[in-house]
Amino acid sequence: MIKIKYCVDVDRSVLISNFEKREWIHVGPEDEWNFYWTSIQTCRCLFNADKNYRLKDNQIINHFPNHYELGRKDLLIRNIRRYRREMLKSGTPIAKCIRGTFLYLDFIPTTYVLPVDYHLFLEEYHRNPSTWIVKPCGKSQGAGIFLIDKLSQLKKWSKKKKYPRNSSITKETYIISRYIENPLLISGKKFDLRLYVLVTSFHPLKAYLFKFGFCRFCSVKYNSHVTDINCLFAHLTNVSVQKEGDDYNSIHGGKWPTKNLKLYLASTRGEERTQKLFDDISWIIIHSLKAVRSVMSHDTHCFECYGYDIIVDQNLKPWLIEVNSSPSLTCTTSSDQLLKSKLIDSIVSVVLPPSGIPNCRWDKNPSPESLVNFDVLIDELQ
Ligand SMILES: Nc1ncnc2c1ncn2[C@@H]1O[C@H](COP(=O)(O)OP(=O)(O)OP(=O)(O)O)[C@@H](O)[C@H]1O
Repeated sequence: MIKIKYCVDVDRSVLISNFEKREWIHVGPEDEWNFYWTSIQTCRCLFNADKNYRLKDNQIINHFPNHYELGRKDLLIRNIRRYRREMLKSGTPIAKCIRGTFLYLDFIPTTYVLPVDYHLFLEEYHRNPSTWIVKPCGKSQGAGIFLIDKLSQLKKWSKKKKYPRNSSITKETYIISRYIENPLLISGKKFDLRLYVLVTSFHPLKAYLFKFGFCRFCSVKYNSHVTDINCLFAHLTNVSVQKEGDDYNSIHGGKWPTKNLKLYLASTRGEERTQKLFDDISWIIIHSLKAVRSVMSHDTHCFECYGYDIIVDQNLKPWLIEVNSSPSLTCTTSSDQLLKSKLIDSIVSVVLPPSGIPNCRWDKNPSPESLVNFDVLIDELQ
């Protein structure tokens, strides 16, 4: 039996224990690997045009070369804006738009890229001030994020400079999004949903939703802090932020499986509304993927597991907050360990052909058994 040679350079434990269980052989990046689970930085180097590196048929890798079209905050916004324009032009009913608001494609909070869109943001701010959240595009885990409710807090960008629209990402590139002020609260606390989506191909689009996501709760009640925009423990659900707070619970890590959320919602809002919420979430994910499809690589060596962050508001409307191309595989609790181990195992089962050996020429039609932990979001060939 041929043994798969794997290479890995991120969050190792949950990955390595899975690969070892499969009796795969660990090799270095310079060796003849079949399966590479890499960081986005290494992936960027590997697919760098100057390197002229060609993958063989029996090599597969866990990122698409231009994963950032979905995973970078400013590009996600630009791709969704372009997708809406294209849909509107094509006259499809899902692009229905009334007084500038899309009825069905309004799933991302109004967002501008700073500094280039500063003046567009100003116009919107004067129409409807409210609270906004500012996030650096080049950082993650809540780093550098702050909330504003006055223009004076944005002094840095107010100088009348001209910025080229196509300037690339710098340390100074931010996005500013309308803050969702009415999140659904459970026991008075804000939470968001972390869901995992496996994409095995963008052409045709094949995407699967992992059945076991979770909610990440703030440790401080939202109600009393809603006016205190500086209390990040009430506003940002990132575990990396919450961990620093006095009220963080390291046993459950402020996490709840989505199964608990479904049960809670079914008992408080009814089965039908709960089902609609989860259908709407699937719909958002499918359209976010369709929004980037035209710019995504056709490379059949690639698959990708995206971490979707969704906030649900009090009307049970889901909002897409962010898509992570490299969702954390670090385990903060024992249930985390179980969930992430199951995630990796399920992904590997789907991306390997029945022969068990990576093959980029395989038609990527996984068996029903290998899809047991996923819901099919879209498979354009089926
Ligand atoms: N528009 C919004 N309205 C309300 N809350 C928001 C909004 N955008 C972000 N948040 C909160 O801020 C948190 C951090 O935002 P986001 O996930 O975009 O940043 P990040 O630093 O890139 O995090 P990650 O580590 O997940 O990549 C979210 O988990 C959410 O709780």
